[in-house]
Amino acid sequence: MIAESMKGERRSYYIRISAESTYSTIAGVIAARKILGKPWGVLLRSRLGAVAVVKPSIAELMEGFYERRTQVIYPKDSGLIAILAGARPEARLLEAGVGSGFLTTVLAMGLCPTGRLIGLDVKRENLEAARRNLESAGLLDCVDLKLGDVRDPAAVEGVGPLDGVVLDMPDPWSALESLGPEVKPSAVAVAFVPTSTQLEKLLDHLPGGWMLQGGVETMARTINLSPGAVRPGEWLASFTGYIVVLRRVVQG
Ligand SMILES: C[S@@+](CC[C@H](N)C(=O)[O-])C[C@H]1O[C@@H](n2cnc3c(N)ncnc32)[C@H](O)[C@@H]1O
Repeated sequence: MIAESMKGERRSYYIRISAESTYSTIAGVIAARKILGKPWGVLLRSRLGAVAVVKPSIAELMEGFYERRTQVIYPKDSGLIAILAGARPEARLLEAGVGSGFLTTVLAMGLCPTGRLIGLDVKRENLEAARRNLESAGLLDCVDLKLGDVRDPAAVEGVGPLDGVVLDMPDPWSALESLGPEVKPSAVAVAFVPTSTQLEKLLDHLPGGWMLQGGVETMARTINLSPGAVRPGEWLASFTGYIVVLRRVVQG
């Protein structure tokens, strides 16, 4: 629900509706019985403003309803990673580790229905949570979730030829050697690392057949949209991690 108070303040609420409940919002209290049976998008007047009942977007599903078993990648980073990795309907990508499936979701949005994502993780329980999350978003069909260590050549043998790889794991440099033969020349590897120590290790341990292309970090800030007082908002997501782009290269 999106509530708007008479003062023009807005806030989103993520709710699973149950028949007898009431929900407190900045626009007053809304009873479930006023919502049930109404179509998505209905705007309801309340005592202190109005409430719109909207279907959650994929970003809102992740924010409000996904299970979190691990640190996750947020839309400010995952959207960019998906573009950099080339997540489009004709691509075949590999992702390690899948974790809670937040980044997997955004990659699948670009790949489905005709592309393919092979998602690897060493922890079965993380893969299971990711599977439930992807299923709730309707994005499981183009994703193969596999238990395995991406550093083990036997675990990745035959997954290629890959158009790109995405690495969100503690030691991405260790995955590049085993993945090399499965990745098409010129294809991209995108690594996300939250610390400078990991970034330096990635630079120091780059195996042959890979070339560093560049790195970027992202920041996102809300905008205060109050009438007469439009200005930068108080909420700022500053540093979350470094995004590093590498290319698969072959000797000429
Ligand atoms: C930070 S979490 C990934 C979060 C995920 N990107 C998301 O947005 O939900 C890191 C994951 O990497 C997995 N992992 C660690 N080492 C791995 C390896 N060698 N091969 C595959 N997965 C690995 C961990 O089990 C963990 O689930």
